[in-house]
Parts: sequence; C-alpha cells; structure tokens
Amino acid sequence: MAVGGQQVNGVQIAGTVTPAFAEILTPEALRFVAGLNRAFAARRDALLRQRVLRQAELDTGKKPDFLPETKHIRDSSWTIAPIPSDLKDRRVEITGPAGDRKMVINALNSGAKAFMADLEDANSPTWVNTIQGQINLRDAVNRTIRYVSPEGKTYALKEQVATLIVRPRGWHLDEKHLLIDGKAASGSLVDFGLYFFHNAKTLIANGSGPYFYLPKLESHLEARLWNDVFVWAQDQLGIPRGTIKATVLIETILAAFEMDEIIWELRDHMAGLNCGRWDYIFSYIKKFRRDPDVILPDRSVVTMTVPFMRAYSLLTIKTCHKRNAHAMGGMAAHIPVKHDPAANEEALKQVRADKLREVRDGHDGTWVAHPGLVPVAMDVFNQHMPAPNQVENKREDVHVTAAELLAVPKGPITETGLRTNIHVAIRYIAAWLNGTGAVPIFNLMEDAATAEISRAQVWQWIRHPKGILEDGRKVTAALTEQIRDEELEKIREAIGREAYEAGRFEQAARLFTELVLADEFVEFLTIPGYEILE
Ligand SMILES: CC(=O)SCCNC(=O)CCNC(=O)[C@H](O)C(C)(C)COP(=O)(O)OP(=O)(O)OC[C@H]1O[C@@H](n2cnc3c(N)ncnc32)[C@H](O)[C@@H]1OP(=O)(O)O
Ligand SMILES: O=CC(=O)O
Ligand SMILES: [Mg+2]
Repeated sequence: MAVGGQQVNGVQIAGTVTPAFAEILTPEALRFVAGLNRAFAARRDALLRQRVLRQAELDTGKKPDFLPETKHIRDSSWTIAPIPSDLKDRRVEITGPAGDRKMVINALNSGAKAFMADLEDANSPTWVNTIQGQINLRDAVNRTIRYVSPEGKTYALKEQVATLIVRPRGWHLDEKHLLIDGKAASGSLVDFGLYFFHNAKTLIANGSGPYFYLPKLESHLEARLWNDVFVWAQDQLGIPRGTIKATVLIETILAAFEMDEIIWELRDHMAGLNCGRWDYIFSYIKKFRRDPDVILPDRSVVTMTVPFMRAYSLLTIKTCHKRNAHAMGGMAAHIPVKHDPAANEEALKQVRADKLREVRDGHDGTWVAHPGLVPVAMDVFNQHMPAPNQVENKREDVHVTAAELLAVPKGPITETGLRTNIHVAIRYIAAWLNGTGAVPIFNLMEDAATAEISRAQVWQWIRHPKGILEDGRKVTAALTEQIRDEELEKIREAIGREAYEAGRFEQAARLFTELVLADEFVEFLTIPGYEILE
C-alpha cells in the first residue's frame, strides 16, 4: 500500500486522497485527529489489554458480578445532565451505513425521530466507505446532500429530517490508512474526530448537537475514556463541555454489570443506553467460550424473551430511568419481504410484537433497519407511549440478579441452525470484503454483529461436548467443512458463476474456516477481515 506524503507532522495517509477526500482530510482535521490519538491511544491500548486479562479470568470459571468497589455509585442518588430537546423523543430510530449516500438521505427522510449513521456493525470499514461516510455526514449536516441514482432518480433532504446520531467504530478497531507517528490510528478516534471536527459547530448553530452512539464497551473505564475524549475535543474547539451527548450500547455481557457506572462516567454527556441485542448474544458466547456449562441453542431461538435477554433488557430500563436517561430498545432483524405478501405480513407481525414488548416494558424508543418498518414501530410507540418518553416509569418492581443475567438459554441445536450459521457467515463476510456491511439474507438484516453470532456458534459447537445436533450427530470440523462446501455450491448455483467469482465467496469461506477451526477464539471477525480489506 502506498503511503502518501506527510501533510501534517507525524501523520501519513496510506490511502487514496481524491479532491473530495481532501476536503475531509484537511491539515487542520488531521492535526485534530492526531492530537486525539496522541492523547488517548496509550489508554485505549491499555484498556484493550485489560480485556485480555479479564478473559483469562473468565476462562478460569470466574463469573462476572456487580463490582463491589463501585457499590456507592449504584446505591447513591444522582441523575444525568439534562437531555437536549431534539433527543427527548426518540421513539423510533432508523439505522444504516454512513457510507451509503442514498441510504443516508432515505434514513433522514424516513419519518423516524433519529437516524443512527453507522460506522460500526453496518459499515464495512474500507477507506472509501470511511471517508465517503464522513463526506455524507458533512453534507447531511449542511443539508446539501444529494444523490442521483443510476436510473436518474434524484434524492435530496425533505424539510423535516431525523436527528442525526453517529456511531464510530469500537475501541478494538484500527484505521490502517491513517498512521500517526508510524502507528495505525484508532478507528474510534478517527471516526469521532473527523465528524466532530467538521460538524460540531454547524450542528450547534442548527439547534442540534454532536450526538454519538458508543459501541461494544466492556467496562465503565472504557466509558471514562470516551468521556475524557469528549472533554478534550470540546476544549480544543472551544465548545462548552457537556454539549456532546452519547448513547452507550449495552451489547457486551460485562457492560451489563456496569450500567450505572457507565452512566456515571458519562453523566455530563449521557443521553441513554441501548440494548444492542445481537452483539450482546455474541459477547455471551465469546466470554463464556471455555465454560462447560454454557452452550447456546440455534440462533433463531435465542430471542429477547429468553430469560437472560429479558433480564438484561429490564435492567437496562430500570437503570436508565433511575438516572433520567433514555433506555432504547434494539433491532428486530426482520425486514420487509418483497414479492411475498404473506411472508411480508409475518415479518411485520414479528417486528410489531418485538416493539410492543419493548414499549410495554418501558423502553423509550426502538430501532428499525428499514424505512418500511418506521410506521410499524411508530404506531406501536404512539399507541403505548403518549409522552415523548417514559423515563418517569421507574420500574422499581424490577429486580435483576447476576444469576438471571447469566442464565443459560435452553433449546435444540439443529442441522438447519448449523447450516444457516455457515451460510450466513460466509455470505456476510463475502459482502463485507466487497465493501457492504449490511445485507439481507433469508429476509433478515445481517450485519457484523449477527454474523459474529453465526461464526461464534459454529466455533463453540465444534468444541463443546454438548455441541450435538438434535439427530445425535456431533458438530465437528469435518461436518462443518462438508456443509461449508455444500452451501458454497448452493450459492454458486443460485447466483451464477460470474457473480460467484466476483463475490469473494471463496475468500470469505477461507476466513470463515480459519475462524471456526482456530484453537484460540478470534475476538472479532473484523480484525483478521480488516487485514485483507481495502
Ligand atoms: C446489530 C445492529 O447493529 S443493527 C444496526 C446496524 N444495521 C443496519 O443499520 C442495517 C440497516 N439496514 C440496511 O442496511 C438495509 O435495510 C438492508 C441491507 C438490510 C436491506 O437493504 P436493501 O436490500 O437495499 O433494501 P430494499 O431493497 O428493501 O430497500 C428499499 C429502499 O429502502 C431504502 N433503505 C433500506 N434500508 C434502509 C435504511 N436502513 N436506511 C435508509 N434507507 C433504507 C433503500 O435505499 C431503498 O431505497 P430506494 O427505494 O430509494 O431505492
Ligand atoms: O448494535 C447493535 C447490536 O444489536 O449489536
Ligand atoms: Mg452491535
């Protein structure tokens, strides 16, 4: 990879810089991002090392619990700083990859209250997607964003648009195309830094603000790091502290034990927590991968109503409302089904049921993956949540124990479940390697989080003595490889040889095989994936 000339002391760009990209990668913006990295990269690295130590502890059989040293935070009475008016009613939020210009416009126009523009689960972090994502966001903030489709249809913003919230990459991901003092920058700090630098002042002038979703946190110390990043960034640009507002995804099993502490660390910048259900399931498999008592059934039966997921969602609501923060629900994976009215009605029914459970439990809003689902979710929340939110519903009746958060779900492991996991993981990885981070597969939305569940289950089922199919067959490496080859053949037959060759399925299958056969569990599929991503 060619390394570009130094525009800014100590900063090298190892990716293409078109004239449009240069408007984002200005010397001032690069100095800002370099400053962020110099100030915080060492702490980020130390926290990532902490994750490894914590895993080693879990591998010995030590169960997570609420922290004794922060009991005073959980037990004392305090609330977060006031929430800005355009984040008070978040009943329906749509999500989508920031790098897809048409989708950004469609999402902002969708009628949802907010749009989470994603640089994480739904975005394949190619250099082009990363910087095009920043261009799209800048143009959205300036309200100049336009798109003309290959068919000639023009897209532009309506008068009334959703509030923009941006999700930068998690702490584990690097940005290899930006080297700061010779080292790859933190993906989180690049995404946050470029967006904040270019847009914070315009957002504030427009009556909104720099709002973020923070993904994949594993502890309150990681939240403290984000808070310090926010303070530093606001001070640098002369923006009052507390202007940034963040919603933290509770999407790791360890974070579920530190919700109060996470809110506390970010109390001046806090908007709420969100139940990132898909990464949460992935994290549960990953963290307890060496625990002989933990094995999950087919992905399709690990729903929000199984006891450990229900406990987590109710605890999120109670914890948020105690602190006047919003408790956002999560993403139902069903999306509208084209050309099959009965299947479409069934998908909408599933989404409706999911949203109904969320609003009745006390969630203040929810996520949808597709504009066609905005009215469905909106109807449910409008019917059951007359006020802008329900933070006054304190849910003091809810009492969730550590054992309930950890309860292992029961259910069968089937050949269909194994086959679907293998098929979905390979197709998703192939799309991701080709630059698309969210795809419809079998009428479900698949992104990095859902694909992680699929490959993690296969890894676990191969190794776990109880990784046995309903029909009595043990899940083995040989069976996995046999099904992998059968599924690859099905994909080839379905899409034709040419599309198959262009689709990187063989490369995806190789990565998938490495992931599921590796003795050591690979923390995120996107880490080895990123080594071969452009
Ligand atoms: C676990 C988690 O992290 S969840 C959050 C992260 N995941 C996501 O954000 C996924 C978001 N959803 C998507 O990316 C898409 O809906 C997909 C990939 C699942 C399906 O996309 P498509 O196959 O393009 O859907 P479809 O063909 O039905 O799209 C119809 C129209 O809706 C638009 N659309 C679909 N999804 C979205 C969306 N999320 N935001 C905005 N517009 C959208 C399309 O751009 C298209 O617009 P057009 O009619 O103007 O051409
Ligand atoms: O980010 C959301 C999730 O479910 O994972
Ligand atoms: Mg996630």
